[in-house]
Amino acid sequence: MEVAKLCDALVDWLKERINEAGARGAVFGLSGGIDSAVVGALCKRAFPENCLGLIMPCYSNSKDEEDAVKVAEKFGIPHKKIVLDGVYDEFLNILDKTDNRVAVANIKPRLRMITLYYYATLNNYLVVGTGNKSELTVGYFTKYGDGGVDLLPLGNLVKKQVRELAVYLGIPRDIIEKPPTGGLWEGQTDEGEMGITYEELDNFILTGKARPEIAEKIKNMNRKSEHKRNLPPIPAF
Ligand SMILES: Nc1ncnc2c1ncn2[C@@H]1O[C@H](COP(=O)(O)OP(=O)(O)OC[C@H]2O[C@@H]([n+]3cccc(C(=O)O)c3)[C@H](O)[C@@H]2O)[C@@H](O)[C@H]1O
Ligand SMILES: Nc1ncnc2c1ncn2[C@@H]1O[C@H](COP(=O)(O)OP(=O)(O)OP(=O)(O)O)[C@@H](O)[C@H]1O
Repeated sequence: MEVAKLCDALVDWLKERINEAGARGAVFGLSGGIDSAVVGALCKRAFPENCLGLIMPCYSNSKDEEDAVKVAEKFGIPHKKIVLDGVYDEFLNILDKTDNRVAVANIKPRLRMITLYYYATLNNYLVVGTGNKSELTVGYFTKYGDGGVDLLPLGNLVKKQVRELAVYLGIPRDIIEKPPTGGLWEGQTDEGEMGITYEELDNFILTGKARPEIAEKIKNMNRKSEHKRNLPPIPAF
């Protein structure tokens, strides 16, 4: 679909889903990255008065926070900053110590999920997630963390299509061009951790073509993350 039409269709889709839920608007996390900038700009178009971007640093990079504010100000998105460092520390203090980096890092998106649902309930908003088809395909998100949301407007778009939409929406160039990172630990990048590039992943999703070892890797990640895209299994008896 042509990008202007896609943008209008996504804005309509958000309005329809939120209205049919009997809700008044949208709340979302603004990280300073491209995906949440696009979601913020779409939600602002759908619900100009009733949208809320939460900036939730949790030992996050200060440049990302500046970028999140820059997006909120550029698009006139009502926003609020909630610092999660203290609650994250307190939480780690009451848990058994571990050197399992992923177990610890996943606490951050899960604290953000709790915060988003708090403001969703206060305002009668839905939580709008930022996951795209590339991340969803390989399960590159935290279950019930950034995956714990009500709507996924970018869920049928690969990363490359999100970039096209970002250019159309006027997201600042430097935000579009930043290397994607979950920001869960120092030096983390999506491509480094996944071991595949978005270009390879997007091409495989769109055309089914990739070098055999890449295709195998993507299929394997997709199989292993099936549980993240489904509701919990329930016995049939
Ligand atoms: N077959 C199965 N059936 C049902 N449940 C199953 C399961 N296998 C695991 N599980 C459950 O799932 C858990 C593992 O899933 P999860 O807790 O999500 O953990 P996991 O997938 O290991 O970690 C999340 C990954 O997403 C990345 N991430 C997170 C947040 C944002 C971004 C980003 O850049 O946007 C990336 C993060 O860096 C990490 O690589 C297991 O502990 C278990 O409880
Ligand atoms: N510091 C933060 N403040 C607010 N929300 C955040 C923050 N970090 C992550 N999020 C939320 O979690 C989502 C997943 O974030 P993550 O940083 O892991 O990477 P991403 O999928 O590349 O998204 P983005 O391009 O928006 O950064 C973000 O899009 C945002 O909605």
